[in-house]
Amino acid sequence: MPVTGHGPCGTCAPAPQGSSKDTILTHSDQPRPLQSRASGPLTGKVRVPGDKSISHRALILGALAVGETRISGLLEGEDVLNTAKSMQALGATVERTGDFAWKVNGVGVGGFAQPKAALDFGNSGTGCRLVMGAVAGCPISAVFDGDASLRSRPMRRILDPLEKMGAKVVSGSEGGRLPLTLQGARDPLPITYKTPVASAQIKSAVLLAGLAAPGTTTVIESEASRDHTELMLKHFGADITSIQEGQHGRRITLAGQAELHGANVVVPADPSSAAFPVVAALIAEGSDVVLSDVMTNPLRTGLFTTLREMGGSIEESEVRGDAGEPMARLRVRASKLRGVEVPPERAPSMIDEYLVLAVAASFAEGTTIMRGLQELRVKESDRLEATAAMLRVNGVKVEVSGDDLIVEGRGHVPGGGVVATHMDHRIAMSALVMGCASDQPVGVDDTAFIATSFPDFIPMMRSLGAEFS
Ligand SMILES: O=C(O)C1=C[C@@H](OP(=O)(O)O)[C@@H](O)[C@H](O)C1
Ligand SMILES: C=C(OP(=O)(O)O)C(=O)O
Repeated sequence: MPVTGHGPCGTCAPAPQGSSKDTILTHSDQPRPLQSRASGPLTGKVRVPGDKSISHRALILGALAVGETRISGLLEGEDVLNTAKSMQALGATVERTGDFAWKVNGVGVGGFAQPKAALDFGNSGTGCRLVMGAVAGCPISAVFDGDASLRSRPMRRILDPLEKMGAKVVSGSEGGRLPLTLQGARDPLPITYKTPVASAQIKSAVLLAGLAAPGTTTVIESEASRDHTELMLKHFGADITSIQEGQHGRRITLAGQAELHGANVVVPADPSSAAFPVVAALIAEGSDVVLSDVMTNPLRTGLFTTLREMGGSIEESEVRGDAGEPMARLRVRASKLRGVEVPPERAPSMIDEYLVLAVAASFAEGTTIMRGLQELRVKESDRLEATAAMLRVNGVKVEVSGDDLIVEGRGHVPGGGVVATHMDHRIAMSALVMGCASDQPVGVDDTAFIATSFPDFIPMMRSLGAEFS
């Protein structure tokens, strides 16, 4: 079976430019609103879908490898399906062989073919930016595009290092925004690049371009970001090392003109998706929920560390690992939470989890201060403002101070608001989690974007006892 699946490519409403704040941006014909109300305890055992970061990388490295890659547990969400389609458009053979089981036959490093049509990454920053890196090392040009949310996100941070490596932006919108045409380098140059912000997407784009360059490509980060690309490159046979740099940073060195060999990848459950049932279980009195195979890579578990500091009961067992990625079973029990201060250096390890942490903080007693959140402003939406708005409309006292988010927890949340999701899956899921324990129901204006990262979120939460209607 070739790459199939619903996906934003064909189903997106035309991307509105400069959309008004009052317009609901959705990729379905009609927005799909939903309401969440307190249901009593959540109980049961679930496995959330495969990790999104690892799923993208498995498809991309599979496409750049020689031979066959078998992936099990792939996240079949729209973001990842768009990456699968782009790998196929670039010449790899990508097939779904069963539930969450995929097979990729790659073209080899530097071997991508000129795609016949624009590559549409829908809502996905990761897919778009990593594939830009992979294309930059090939002598082809490709048009990169996405939905209104992705079109508003900064791409200069990726294009700057790729241009230093010899790639060129042939045509594009102002400020390096999508849509743009990237011409890859015939003879890519290895570089040493210090990332301006802690971003695994920037780091990965440079490393993927560096695969095709002669000599050594080095990336220096002053704050370590998730290291899935490094771990998976090693698993596919690349010569790559990562050493500590300064107090929190890393220096990653990759030997270029690498030959990657197809490999088997088992995708663990996504901790960023697990975050939603975890927080729901902590705040809904009497809950007791078990999540299996959750990835526990320390560069992804800042949320669990923080929730434990707040008094959350999250027990880890059955710890094991695959291809360098550890995973564990988590048992989460409802807990009385207290406010804490989250240090800025923890941000890269929980960058996608602040929205749902803000929900937990709203149910805590006391103030939670989350510092250093500037990167939240350039995600699927401005998550700093959108998170504050989600809390405010539900009666929680919250302040955005510079790049910090300050939540005044009062042990309960009034609720009663309708949350604007701004084409952002994590806002929709966070708001629905809030409603699992708030005094009055919480509504969201559109749940369509949940399908980008967690297609079964609604039925899975219902299976635990959540009342969504
Ligand atoms: O590399 C990745 O898989 C990701 C990196 C992060 O983005 P940044 O690199 O912009 O921090 C994160 O927010 C995103 O959801 C996934
Ligand atoms: C930021 C996210 O993803 P991306 O950057 O891939 O759109 C996310 O999933 O929260």
